[in-house]
Amino acid sequence: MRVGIVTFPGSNCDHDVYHVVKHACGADARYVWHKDRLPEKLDAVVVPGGFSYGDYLRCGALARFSPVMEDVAAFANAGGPVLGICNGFQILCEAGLLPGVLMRNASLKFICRDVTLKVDGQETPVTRGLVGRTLTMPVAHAEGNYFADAETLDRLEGEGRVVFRYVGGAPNGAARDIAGIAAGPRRNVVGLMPHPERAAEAILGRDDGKRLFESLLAA
Ligand SMILES: NC(=O)CC[C@H](N)C(=O)O
Repeated sequence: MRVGIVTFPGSNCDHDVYHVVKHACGADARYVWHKDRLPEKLDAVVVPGGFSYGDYLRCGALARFSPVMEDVAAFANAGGPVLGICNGFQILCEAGLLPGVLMRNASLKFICRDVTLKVDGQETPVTRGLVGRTLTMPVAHAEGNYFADAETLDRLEGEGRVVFRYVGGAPNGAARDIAGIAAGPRRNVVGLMPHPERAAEAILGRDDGKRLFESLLAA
């Protein structure tokens, strides 16, 4: 199992994802610089969190133009599993690989705290065997307020593509308490605002997030 981890100028969770994939899960991980092509024979792609291009003009709005995104789109459209975490979720929305947009938090403040998520909707490559469970992991973002028009939200819900919801209300104002969604021919493109890679080892306090990587790596 070989996972490509895309690094943009300003990514800061790429090393955490690398550590979890390689050392916590024992799979092959490699960084992919945003100006390079995706290597052949990748089994999954992770677009990690951070502050790509300093979050100018809007989180992910510049990163979507990076050369690697053409390959990420082709990989996704061919059914390859793609996981976008936080800034990665924002980038996938800006790139049109996921519907909707992440706006400034309703509080206009950066939020950094643990949240509880319900795994919802239909199974995806990162939620196999997890639907109906609750998982706890941190959020750390200024723009996690998920928005899409009512028709898009209804379609996402109707198709079982709302795959993570905040339990007890969204901390950021997200529509319908949405923390993560899926798209793609096999619901293979998944984005979520919380950080599973920051809750992936019991010795560091919690390993709920590791479940998502285990699912992805078994995909
Ligand atoms: N942790 C992150 O990936 C942060 C995402 C983005 N820079 C924000 O603040 O919303």
